Order: sequence, then C-alpha cells, then structure tokens
Amino acid sequence: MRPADLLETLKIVWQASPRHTLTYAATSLLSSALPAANLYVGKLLLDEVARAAQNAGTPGNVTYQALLTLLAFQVGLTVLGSLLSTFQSTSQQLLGDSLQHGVSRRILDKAAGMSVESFENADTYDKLQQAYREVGTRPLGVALQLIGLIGAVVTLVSVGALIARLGFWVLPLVLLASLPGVWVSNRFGVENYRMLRWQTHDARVQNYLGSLLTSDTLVKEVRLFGFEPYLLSRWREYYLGFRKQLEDIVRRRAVWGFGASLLSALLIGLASALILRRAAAGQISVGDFSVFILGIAQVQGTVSGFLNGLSGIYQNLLYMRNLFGFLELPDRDLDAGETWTGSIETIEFQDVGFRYPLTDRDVLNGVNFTVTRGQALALVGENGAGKTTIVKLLTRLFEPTSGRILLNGLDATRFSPRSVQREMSIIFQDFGQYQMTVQDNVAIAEVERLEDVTGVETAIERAGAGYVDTLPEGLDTRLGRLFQGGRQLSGGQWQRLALARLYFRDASVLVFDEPTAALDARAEFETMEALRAEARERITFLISHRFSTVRLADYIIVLDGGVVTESGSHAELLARNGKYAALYNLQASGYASEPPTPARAHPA
Ligand SMILES: Nc1ncnc2c1ncn2[C@@H]1O[C@H](COP(=O)(O)OP(=O)(O)OP(=O)(O)O)[C@@H](O)[C@H]1O
Repeated sequence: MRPADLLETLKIVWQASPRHTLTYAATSLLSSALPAANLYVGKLLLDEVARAAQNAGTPGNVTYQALLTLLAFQVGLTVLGSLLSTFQSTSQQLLGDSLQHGVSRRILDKAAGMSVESFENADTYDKLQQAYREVGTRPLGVALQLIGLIGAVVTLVSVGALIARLGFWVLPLVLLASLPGVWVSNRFGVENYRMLRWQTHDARVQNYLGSLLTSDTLVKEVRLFGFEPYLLSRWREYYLGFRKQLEDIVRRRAVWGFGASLLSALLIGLASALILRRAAAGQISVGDFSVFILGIAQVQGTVSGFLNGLSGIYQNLLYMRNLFGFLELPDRDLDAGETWTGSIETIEFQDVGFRYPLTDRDVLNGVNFTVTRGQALALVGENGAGKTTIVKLLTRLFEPTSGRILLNGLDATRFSPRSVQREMSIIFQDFGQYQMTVQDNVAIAEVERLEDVTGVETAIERAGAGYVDTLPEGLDTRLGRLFQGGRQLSGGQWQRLALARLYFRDASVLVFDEPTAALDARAEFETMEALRAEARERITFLISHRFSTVRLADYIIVLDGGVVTESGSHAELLARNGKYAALYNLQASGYASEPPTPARAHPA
C-alpha cells in the first residue's frame, strides 16, 4: 500500500464532485459530535428530574420551564441529527454516482486507447476486468471510511471527555473493554479475507460451471450430451469444499467471540463497580451514571468502527493500487506518426518475424511477399500456422518483432497506425455480432457515415444480405437476443452482415479472414464472385481453409509453422506437387470419391 495512492484516491473523489464531498464531510463531522451532545443534555435532564424529585414540595427550586427548555434542546438535537443524516445520505448517493461515472470514464478512456496486444495479455486484461467490476464501490469506500475515521475520533474525544469526568480509570477501562471484541472481529475478518482469496481460483471455476448450466448458447449442447449431472456434481464438490472452510472459521469465531465478550463484560463490570462505589458515596449524580451506561455502548461501537474503517481503507486501497496500476500502463498512441493519405498500392513484407509478448516462440519467421493493387493474395496453412497473425501485422494491430512492412515502398512504422487502418477494411474470423440495429451493424465501420442509408443498402447488396428486406423494420430492426424486441439471425446471416460492414468502408485493402465459413454453398459462390469483382481495384487478402475459395486468388502463400514454404498461383502450386497440392488433392478427393457403402441397407 502506498500513501500516495490514498492522496490520489482523495483527489479523484474531490474532482468527482467538490460540492458533495464537502457536504458529506461537513455533515458527517457534525453528526459525530452529536452523541456527546445527546449524552450531555440527557444527563442534565436526568439530574434536574432527580433534583425535582428530591425537593418535592419545596417550591421554586426546579421549574417546569427549565425542564421544558432542556427537552427543547434534546428535541433540537434529534431534529438536527435527522437533518444532517438526510444531507449526508443525499450527498453520499450523488457523490457515489459522480464518482462511479468519473472512474468508469477513466477506465473506458484508457481501455479505448489500449492496444490489441494489451487485451491479449492475461495480466492486463485481468486488471482491466477487476478495475471495471469494482469501480462502483471502492473509491467511494475509501473516502467514506476516511471521513468516518475522523468522525470516530471526534466522537471518541467528545464522549471520552464526558466519561473521563467520572474518574480517570473509567475511560481506560471502557476503552480496554471494547478491544477484545474488535480484536476477534479483526482477526477473523483477515482470516475470512484470506480464505476468500485462496478460494478465488476455485470460486471462478465454480462460477464457470454454473454459467455453463445457465448459458443460452450452450444449452443445446449441454442437453444433447446430457452432462448436466456431471456439471452439477462438480459445482457441488466445490461448494462442499468452501462450506467446510466456512464452518471451521465460523465455529472458531463463535468460541473466540464468546471469550471476548466475557472478558469485556468483566472489564465493564469492574468499571461499573468502581463507579457505583462513587455513587454510593454520593460523589456522582444520576445523570453522570447515565453518561457512563450509555457512553459504554457508544465508545465500544466507535472503537470497533474505527478499527474496521482502518482495515477497510487498507483493503480498498489494494483495489485502488490495481486501478492505478492499470491506468498507469503505457498507452499505444494510435495517432503517433505521420498521417497516411491516399490509397495503398503495394504492400511488401520483408523478412517479417513475430513473437507474441511474454512468449518464447517465434510464430512467424522470415516472411517475404509483395502484393499490388488489383491482386488477391491467399494465405493457406494448417491451424496455428500463423495466417491470422500476418493479418494482425498487416493491419498494424501488432508490430513485427523483426523485418519490416512497406506500404507503397515506405516503411509502415513511419505512419500512424490509425491513419493506415483507415485504408483497410476487414472481416475477422470471429467477427462482431452487435446487438444494435442492422443500420448500425453495417455503418459502424465508418461512424462518420452512421446515417448513410444508401451506403448501407449498397453494402448489403454487395454482401448478398438481401434477407434484411424481410425483417420487420428493415434497416431499423434491432438484432440479437440480448435486449427485448431483438431479432436473432442465423450464423450465415450474421456473417453476411459482417461482410456488408467490410464493404461499407471505402478502403483500398480488403481482408477476408474465413469469410465464408458460415455461408451456404450458394452464398459462398456469390460472395466469391463479389469478392473477385471488388478485387480488381484493390488489394485483397484472403484466408480460407476452402480451396474452392483459395484457388481464385492470384497469388497463394503456403505457411507452415510460421514459415512460408511455398508460393505462387494455384496452377503453379499444383504443378509443384508440394504441400499445397497435397492439401488441395486431399480436399478435392473428399468430393470426388465414391460415397461409402451404407453399413446397413434399408429394408425394401
Ligand atoms: N495472443 C496470442 N498470444 C500468444 N500466442 C498466440 C496468440 N495468438 C495466436 N498465438 C499463437 O500463434 C500461432 C499462430 O496463430 P494464428 O492465429 O496466426 O494461426 P492461424 O494460422 O490463423 O490458425 P487458424 O487456421 O486456426 O485460424 C499459434 O501457434 C497460436 O497458438
């Protein structure tokens, strides 16, 4: 924990809303002085009543008027108390809201500027997720607890001063009596926290198992394979493990808690005996005795609040460190560098190599190729060969770890990634299915033209997504089933929409990463026809496992383990009779060969 984090947290709270911070702090501190004022007025009132009872029949000593005045003070304090707590809770709610908005905004701003690389780093991603998940409670918690601590000091000093008047040993005894309980709650609080931390991993697994049983997308598979009982029993095993630990901690806590309350009762008993001795000697009044009795509970509550506040601040600051750690991560400025203007005519990979951060294996090695406007280049290779990684480098989501990429003969690193990306459009293998309208799903590729209905219609036509016309509200139909009224599409329909998104952006480089995986045969054929038409004026990259698609490319690169093993046109590669020809023939034979003879003939 760093003291600087505390200051930084308070700064964030203050900046979120100076007015509500001030109101909350002022009303809290004023409220903290009220218990002592209440005790004191109550004491005066009791003393006066006792005096009146003593002097019954002796007129003129204690007037009804005087008692009423004291009562008015007491009522005044109660009214002031509720007024202060009204202001306090209003300002707390509004401050909490401003703070949540302010911190979420910072996190989202940061996330929006983070590179794809950071998202693929598990540590950074965990930090982001945790920061975002707990944003609502932690910063406010620190501020409230800190103000609570100062308030507790005010209460302790003021109530303590009243109690101290009863004899110098009374206050130390009362304070001492509140310690055993606090010690037990603190000790087990820490144990509880540790237990939860140990359980974090298992709790995540248990949560995951639960999510498998409640997921709408997985329900089909779970039902069909019928592994619900298996999931449930594993889920329950984790629960039983947690339960055992919990029982142990709860039992020990009960024993220690009982011991602590005995000890504390003993100390309070001692203090009471001492004070009663003074009462018997007529040295203290009834009012003083009430201060003692009511003050004990007040002091005990405040001391435990104080210590709990301290450990709460400590825990919340651990979270804040995570948040600050995340916010301090280096940004990748996507606008740094010269601005690329005009279309991309050639792309050249020169000896490009790449290794993912925090790994020890090159996934690309010495990759060379050149592609010019009007050409379609296909990347072929088995799973994990490095095809998608080439696309990530090409689109500047990652930078090569060796070699360089030239655009129109110029080193790509000279130009800002954002300006280069503007010249590119892509359909990813795991394209987005945005739970928005059809129009938004397409036009989001170029937000400056969100309202461009004609552009969207053209893109939809080019992508063969004509089914959109049959949707109840056309382009304004909301898609997906996350929100009410959303229309769910089939996998292929979503993919065509993603294709429309690609076409909507007027780019000089088009990248198709498995663009037809979910399409039916006719749609695949139409898509490839459209793609060929588009390819004439652009540079097209194509990744596909379907050789019917790949063979249409002008130039094919075969990757194996991150290395280019073959390249050339479809005909050249077939003639070479290497890996490409082998893979191609393997797939072609799947279509050409005779269907296997049925094992069991149907009865005639
Ligand atoms: N974020 C990442 N961090 C570390 N390694 C990665 C990451 N993404 C991919 N890899 C590794 O890089 C290698 C190439 O992956 P890539 O996704 O480029 O393959 P691919 O040829 O596109 O495969 P597929 O046909 O299955 O889509 C694989 O060995 C993969 O495990």
